Amino acid sequence: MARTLTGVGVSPGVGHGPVLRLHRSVPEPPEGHQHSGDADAESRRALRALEETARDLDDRGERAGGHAREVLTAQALMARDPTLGDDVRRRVGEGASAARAVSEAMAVYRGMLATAGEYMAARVADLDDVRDRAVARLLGVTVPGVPESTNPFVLVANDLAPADTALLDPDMVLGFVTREGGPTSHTAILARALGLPAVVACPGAETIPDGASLLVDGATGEVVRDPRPPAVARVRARTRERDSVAAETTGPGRTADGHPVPLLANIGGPDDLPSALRNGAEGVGLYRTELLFLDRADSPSHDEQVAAYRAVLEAFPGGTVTVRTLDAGADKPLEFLSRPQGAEPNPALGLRGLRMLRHAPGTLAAQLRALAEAARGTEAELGVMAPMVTDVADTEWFVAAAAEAGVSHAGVMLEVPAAALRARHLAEAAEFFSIGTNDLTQYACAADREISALGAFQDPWQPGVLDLVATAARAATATGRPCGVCGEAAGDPMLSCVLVGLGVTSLSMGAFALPLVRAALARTTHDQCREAAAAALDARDARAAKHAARERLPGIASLGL
Ligand SMILES: C=C(OP(=O)(O)O)C(=O)O
Ligand SMILES: [Mg+2]
Repeated sequence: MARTLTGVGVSPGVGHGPVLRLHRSVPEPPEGHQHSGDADAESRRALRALEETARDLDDRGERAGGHAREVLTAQALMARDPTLGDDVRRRVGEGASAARAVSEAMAVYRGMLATAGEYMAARVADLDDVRDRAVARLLGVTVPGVPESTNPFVLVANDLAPADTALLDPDMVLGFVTREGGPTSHTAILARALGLPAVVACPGAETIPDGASLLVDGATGEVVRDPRPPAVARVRARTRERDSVAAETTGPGRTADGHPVPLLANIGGPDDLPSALRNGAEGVGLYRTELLFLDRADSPSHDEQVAAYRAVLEAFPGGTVTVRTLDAGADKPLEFLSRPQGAEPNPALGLRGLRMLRHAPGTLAAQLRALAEAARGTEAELGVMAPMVTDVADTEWFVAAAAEAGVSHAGVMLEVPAAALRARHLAEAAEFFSIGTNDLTQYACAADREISALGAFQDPWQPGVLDLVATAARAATATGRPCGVCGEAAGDPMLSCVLVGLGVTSLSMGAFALPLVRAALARTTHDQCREAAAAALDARDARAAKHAARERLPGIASLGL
């Protein structure tokens, strides 16, 4: 009998076929596993396995290219980390076998990552994969990976490492489902890049056996086990219809009655431009610049920064490009930013975003100067915005720093509830706002973005979050400031209509989400958006808010959503 599981759809499209599970069957070397006596030889063996693992990851990166190469190179760096190497040597010196030493040293590293905030915690799967690959080499068992098959299949896994995702053959893999993972994990990002239907954070995925027939809808997050043929046909028809309707809607974002809503792309660097342009982005609403700074010992040079920013500005002549200054912190640590001593027990509430930059004003000034130079001579309008702004003092400080560096168009992200509530005062200094619904939801509901057990609270449909968006948008309207949304909420077609109804003036999202949002707006009048927004605000919980909005957005139904 058909059974439906629900996860988070992170890459749209439908896949249907037999399941092949990814088995990570590398045995853990038992506690107390000792080597036979030659510690030097055993250390060399351990370090050789780590180096071979790193080389294999480098090779995979070369073959996969693009963003996958960056991810796999970062994994190779983990395997080559000198601190890890020293720890392994020490453990072997105390008698542990090479396999046991690697496993134990990785466990220490893992513990540090898991508690070091959202960005680093999301790298735990990457690290586990490095450990399994190295330990498998040392034990002489098969290195884990995607199973070989001559027939197309739906891949089901607890979690997928980037090394696996990067090399998935889109002709063989019909889609994938994972028990763990989130929309911001590398795996989700790579799935979108490969165009594979994908659902992550799907409780129950661990119960799906090899060989089961599975239907995966990467847009709705629905996973149906043993679906009957009419159900498969229905979902396929719905997807075809949705894709063709979305493809028919082109041009700048606007509601059915012509109210303009610029549709912008969220990017991490110039590599994301082809997809943004292909999907009709009118500009960039969020350029996450920290990707340029991650995994390196020094800040990128002035020239390197100018080149990365200019490439993006030149892609949008006449459009706007909003660049977020470095969003670093304990969750995304940068080696060259000095940090006060002592770990932060709650990094999401710590020294991150603008707070970190206020401790490193030179880094911010250098970035702003590079941005000012990058914009010179291009036809795009550059805007800069600061992450994690809390109050008027933060806002004034940032806007002054931007002006000093020669950037006149400066705004702030609204992702701290206090800032959203006081937007009318922040508007005295900020020229524009961009609501980061990912963090705003995390902080409004006091629910860490990375803890999947808190999923129900991490929902931007929570009326408490919608209240904050409404307050901020009202303040922006009253003070004549544009107010966009650049969190994941902007890419949800139904919620995008609600956001417009709340007074949001532009929407910025992962490029893959642009066609459906464009189509949803084009089928909805501005009044319907307002009615849906009012109904959602009136609802008592997230589920009711969604239901109430859907009832007032008939155009969405024609998209099969
Ligand atoms: C867009 C946002 O920023 P990030 O996801 O990079 O924290 C947000 O918080 O909504
Ligand atoms: Mg944020």
